[in-house]
Amino acid sequence: MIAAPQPTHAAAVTAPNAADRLAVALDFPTAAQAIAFVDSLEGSCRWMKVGLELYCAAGNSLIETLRNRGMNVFLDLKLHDIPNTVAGAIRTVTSAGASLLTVHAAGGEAMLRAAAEAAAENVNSPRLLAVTVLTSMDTSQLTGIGIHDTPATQVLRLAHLATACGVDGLVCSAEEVAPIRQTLGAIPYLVVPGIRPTGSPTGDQRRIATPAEAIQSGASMLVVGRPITQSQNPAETARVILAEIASV
Ligand SMILES: O=c1ccn([C@@H]2O[C@H](COP(=O)(O)O)[C@@H](O)[C@H]2O)c(=O)[nH]1
Repeated sequence: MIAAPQPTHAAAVTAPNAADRLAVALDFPTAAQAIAFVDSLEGSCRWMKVGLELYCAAGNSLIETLRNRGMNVFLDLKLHDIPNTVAGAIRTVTSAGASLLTVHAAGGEAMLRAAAEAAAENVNSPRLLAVTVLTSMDTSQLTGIGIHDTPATQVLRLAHLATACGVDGLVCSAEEVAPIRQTLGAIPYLVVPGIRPTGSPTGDQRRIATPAEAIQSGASMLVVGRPITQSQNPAETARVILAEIASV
């Protein structure tokens, strides 16, 4: 079988097309379920996010399979460990073919610098995104882990730290996009999960926005999981979300 042409990193990450601003979260327990779901999207989406659940089950071979189907892969491992271990993990996953990879900004300056340096060693490394405050967390949950600030304050603190350490972008909620843009400008690539089209169940997410609200706020890319994966008609739901993104 001839593999589909693969987009370059730069083209994949900067293109303004609606399909390049939506990553579908493939939160499935097996590769077979994930691939069947991708096929059910009927080519409507170009970015697939592989998280811990699926990566633990399927590993790098799934990334290759998705790439062979013409998909860009966002590997959302949220690495958070000592600097040496995170740098090693980044070197190991570089060959997998993902275009985006996440680390936790809360890992701190030394970890973030080690991660950015490891990613810079190879032109084929994924672009590095730092997760600020999980969109499932609100002020009371931050208090519970000893952070006596609002999510917005903590996100901005971590956004400044992570960009100073050389990451390519950040993961935050739609609520923090405008404040980040005001202080850090247009350059950081801002990826926003916690997206809920009007009427979708919130589930465990706490800092949510509709696709249009998130794009209007200045998000570069949205992550949508359950509103699409649990839809009766995933391809149609994805097309409606893409139309909402394109309408802004
Ligand atoms: O702060 C974060 C960082 C990552 N995520 C991931 O995005 C998707 C969201 O899925 P939904 O089903 O649309 O809630 C999921 O894979 C998370 O691991 C996040 O939600 N928040």
